[in-house]
Amino acid sequence: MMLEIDVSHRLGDFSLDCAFASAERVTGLFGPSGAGKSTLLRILAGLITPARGRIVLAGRCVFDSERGIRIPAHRRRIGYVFQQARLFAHLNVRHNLGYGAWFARAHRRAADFDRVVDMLDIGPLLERRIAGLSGGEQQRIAIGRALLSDPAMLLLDEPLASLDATRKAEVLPYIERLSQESALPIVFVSHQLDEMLRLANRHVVAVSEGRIAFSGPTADFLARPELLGAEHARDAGALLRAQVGRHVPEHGLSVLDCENQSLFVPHLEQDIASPVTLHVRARDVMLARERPAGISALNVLAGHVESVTADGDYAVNVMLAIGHQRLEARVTRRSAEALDLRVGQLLFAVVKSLALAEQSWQRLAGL
Ligand SMILES: Nc1ncnc2c1ncn2[C@@H]1O[C@H](COP(=O)(O)OP(=O)(O)OP(=O)(O)O)[C@@H](O)[C@H]1O
Repeated sequence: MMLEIDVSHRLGDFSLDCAFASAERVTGLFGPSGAGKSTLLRILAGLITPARGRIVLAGRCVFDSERGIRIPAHRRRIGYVFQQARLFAHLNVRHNLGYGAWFARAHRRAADFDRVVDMLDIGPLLERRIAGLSGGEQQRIAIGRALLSDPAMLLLDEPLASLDATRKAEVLPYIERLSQESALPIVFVSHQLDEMLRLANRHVVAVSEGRIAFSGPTADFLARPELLGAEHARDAGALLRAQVGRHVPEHGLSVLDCENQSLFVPHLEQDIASPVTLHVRARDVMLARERPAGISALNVLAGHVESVTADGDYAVNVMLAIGHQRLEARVTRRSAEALDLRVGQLLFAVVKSLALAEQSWQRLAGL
């Protein structure tokens, strides 16, 4: 396990009672403001000692109240990035980064410095003063500093929350690169669904009022609107994993291979065979009993009905098995009756290309 936690703690009127385990390298902590996400991170980092419990980080037990194990924060080798960069304003970038490396005295290596500087593209900023940097640049330096402290685990507490949309788009690819290229276990906190799907696309833990409402595969999490909160409930649906099959530049399209079926999407930069993960909202999927012909939508996926669940008075959620993956459609009860749905039945799911594009899916590509 990368991460195992079972803790109880009380802070004033707020009580935290959380247990979950994640075997994935990147774990997302999702939940509304005040749910207890930051408190959980502080407990992981050793900044708060819980009243009871047990914590295992990257295979190492750092806290066990029954066995009297209590590894202090500075010996947990945690890299922590906060909402605000919290850099030393009187030092330049190089010295701010050096502070992280100094902290890791025994492990300091020039090669690490060059690798981190290169990965975060901060070479041109090294001699600049902190005050003159944009929020996005500062956050990249904060991430670099955390990495250079030679951490065994990286905790990212809403690292994009204080940035405007432009800055966010500037920093996100670096965090994405970090989550893909480094071998470091990462816990990423956010209350934004798009960030969560992009960075923690395998394991999500949903926190609600100091409790764990869900811990498991991101695809399962995304199928449960009640976990997504009012702001994101309409985005409930599926994550489909596909590969870039070919590009069709004359039409501005790329063709993806998903379970031996084709999906057409606006042109992607990725090379042939690159993995791509798509977020398909259940409300953007239509169902047909026969393969539709003569329609403008390009994307039709054949699948078998796995389950049919009533959702309120007028809607029905239909889960289709598409090869080894699942795609959910949310249709009206009237349509479901007209389709005479039965488990095991072959259906055709129509996903409008434009519906995919609307989901800012260049950003989702390459997950
Ligand atoms: N030292 C403290 N004393 C009393 N209550 C506290 C203390 N620290 C945090 N809390 C309360 O604990 C709850 C959880 O706070 P926490 O910061 O962990 O939430 P969060 O999910 O990280 O929220 P956000 O997304 O806004 O950062 C809040 O109700 C907060 O007011």
